[in-house]
Amino acid sequence: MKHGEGVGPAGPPSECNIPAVGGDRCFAGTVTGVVLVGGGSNRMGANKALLPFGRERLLDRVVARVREAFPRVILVSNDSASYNYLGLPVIRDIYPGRGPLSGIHAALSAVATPYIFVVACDMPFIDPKLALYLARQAPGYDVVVVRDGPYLEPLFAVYGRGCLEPVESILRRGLRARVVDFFPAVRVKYIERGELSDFADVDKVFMNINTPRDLERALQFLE
Ligand SMILES: Nc1nc2c(ncn2[C@@H]2O[C@H](COP(=O)(O)OP(=O)(O)OP(=O)(O)O)[C@@H](O)[C@H]2O)c(=O)[nH]1
Repeated sequence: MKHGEGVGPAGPPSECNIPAVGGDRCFAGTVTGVVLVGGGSNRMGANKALLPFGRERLLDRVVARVREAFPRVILVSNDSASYNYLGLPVIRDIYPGRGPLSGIHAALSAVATPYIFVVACDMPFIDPKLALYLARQAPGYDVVVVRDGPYLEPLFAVYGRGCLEPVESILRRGLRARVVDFFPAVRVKYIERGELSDFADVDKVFMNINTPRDLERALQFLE
């Protein structure tokens, strides 16, 4: 798929006959689920997306959960051949080698929906209901992100089209930037982590896997 070509129609699907998650599948049609798979997995020493996690691969598990929330899902990676087996659109970074912000930029450039829900491929316990909950807060904001004191969860967050220009302006400057670096330039809705206790175990939900030790620990939480 070429960049800027669009992924799916711009608005909600005209017929909402897809089984509901939390009763708002039509709303979910305004959001494209985006799984970032463009990292180097250097700390893991092997492509972490394709590592076995229980009975499935880590990536397959994350994709299945994002699909429960949003009807359209894409991957962002510079190695489409490794992920074609999923049958999902795989788009490439426009600014390769710049980290997750580059993946967010590529996704915002490619989709036609007003919002994207972005998740890292290394978060095996994400909760589709929580993803939808964040997405529902998006109207009127450019970013919806969970905050825990000074810590943010930018790789389980919602981004609107208004992010594209500020993100692009950072990437054009040529440095590898943190995802949160453009937040001062946009309207950010912070969701306090403490308010999420209605959802599954929040400690588990945001767990991510970087090293073989992280993998070992996460597998202990697998039910
Ligand atoms: N599209 C895209 N995704 C990226 C890029 N860098 C990291 N990611 C993704 O962002 C998420 C978090 O990545 P990290 O764990 O910080 O980085 P990583 O490169 O995968 O791992 P390390 O090499 O160990 O730092 C993962 O889903 C990565 O696949 C990138 O340059 N482009």
